[in-house]
Amino acid sequence: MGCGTRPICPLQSPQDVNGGRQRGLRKGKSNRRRKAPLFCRRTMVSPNLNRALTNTRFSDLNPALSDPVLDALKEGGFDYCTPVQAATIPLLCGYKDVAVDAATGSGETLAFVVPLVEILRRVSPAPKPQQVLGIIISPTRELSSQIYHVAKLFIATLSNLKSLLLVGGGDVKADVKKIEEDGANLLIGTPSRLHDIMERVDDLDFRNLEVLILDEADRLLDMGFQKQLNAIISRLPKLRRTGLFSATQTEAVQELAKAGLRNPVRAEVRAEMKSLGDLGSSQHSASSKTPSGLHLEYFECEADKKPSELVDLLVKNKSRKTIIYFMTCACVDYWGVVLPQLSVLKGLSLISLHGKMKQNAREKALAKFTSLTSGVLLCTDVDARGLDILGVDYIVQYDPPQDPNVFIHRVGRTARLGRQGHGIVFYYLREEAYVEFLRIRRVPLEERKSIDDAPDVVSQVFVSVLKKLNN
Ligand SMILES: Nc1ncnc2c1ncn2[C@@H]1O[C@H](COP(=O)(O)OP(=O)(O)OP(=O)(O)O)[C@@H](O)[C@H]1O
Repeated sequence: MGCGTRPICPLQSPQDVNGGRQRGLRKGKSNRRRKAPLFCRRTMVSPNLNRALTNTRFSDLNPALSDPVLDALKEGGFDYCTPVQAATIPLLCGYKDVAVDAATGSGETLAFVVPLVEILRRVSPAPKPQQVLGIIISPTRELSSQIYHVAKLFIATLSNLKSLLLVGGGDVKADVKKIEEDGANLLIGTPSRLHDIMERVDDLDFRNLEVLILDEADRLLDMGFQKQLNAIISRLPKLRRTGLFSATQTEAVQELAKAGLRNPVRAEVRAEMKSLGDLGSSQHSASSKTPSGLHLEYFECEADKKPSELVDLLVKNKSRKTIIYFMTCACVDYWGVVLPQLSVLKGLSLISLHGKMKQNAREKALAKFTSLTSGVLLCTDVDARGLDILGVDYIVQYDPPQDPNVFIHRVGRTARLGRQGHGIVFYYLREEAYVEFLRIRRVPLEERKSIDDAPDVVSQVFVSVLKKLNN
């Protein structure tokens, strides 16, 4: 990528966590119980969580953050920076482009929202309604919406600045009308809708754009948005700051960094890897692609036993908040019909989510799952990346993904920011190479020895499918 790598600040030690002051607790008005936004969880800081934080307070950063941004951080319950925040915020605020490679759940959203807002605070005079000063691009509607909700707290510190969420699923003409009537200075959205809007609204003026953020850059490229990204970037001034965030580095991401960033500083943040006895020494690496609080297992299973093993797993983990990943939307629909009919799963909340559902059904499903303390989300990779869902503690990959990067993003929905979490991937006999492949990619897995004899539910599954077909 042709850029220097920035050393990342040391993590806060457990002594710091438990000693004297209890760090990170909200004081004064920020102790008020706030209505939790859809995707964002605010909790008291636990020692576990604290291990994911550095000793650097937001108020210690150099260049210094403005008082309103510091107040907003306090209000949100954020006192100490995560490593990626401590590394990235000063760089962006100090007029550097950054290419960030960080483990999932490490706090990347604030790592770009805070400097972006800080930079926009410095803009004077106030922008005209159609002058776009900042753009945040992310691959999915859900992720853009989540970023928009997180950013709101900070955008509120900017008077006279309009922000707009631009994602598919709604009427594009309504977005156009909104821009024409109210203006839009900060755009947060998916590449297709952003590009569409840029084509439709001639009056939007990008000449003074200050910051471009590309979040989940690898996913943006995997999903085939290269063309839209190129078209968007070609409309933007070269003298801007760009932040590129990606939990996995691919050649395509590096190409994008070359094309879109100017002399970027590269910030890499990795979790320390747990030592696993059975890891071959050649694969043993000092850092892992996955969070350190994540316990990952693989489970070798014959094809005809897989449904029974899945049901058994769900029965045994009824009190957990679980996400199950399937290969296709049709698989989600199938299991979304079958599982609720099994008597052993009675009382368990089972929610389906995939990309072929209507937008409002997607939003409802996600909001419902977010609000639960235990339950199961059946989904495809529409939810593999970026989403910060309240309290997920178990990730089941019923269908393993081909791409190890997808694996990393899926399991990243749990064990976020120093918390604990579990993941299991099912695979068929003679697929051991898959596990080896993941280990080489710095994903540590342990074998789960055959769970006792799972009761056979296959016949019940057939009955429930037939029942459904006959209705
Ligand atoms: N400095 C902080 N102090 C306390 N909590 C934080 C801090 N920064 C982020 N968090 C919380 O950590 C969680 C993960 O943050 P975020 O969603 O930004 O991670 P991410 O790196 O973008 O993850 P992914 O790679 O999966 O997209 C969120 O619930 C967020 O509110």
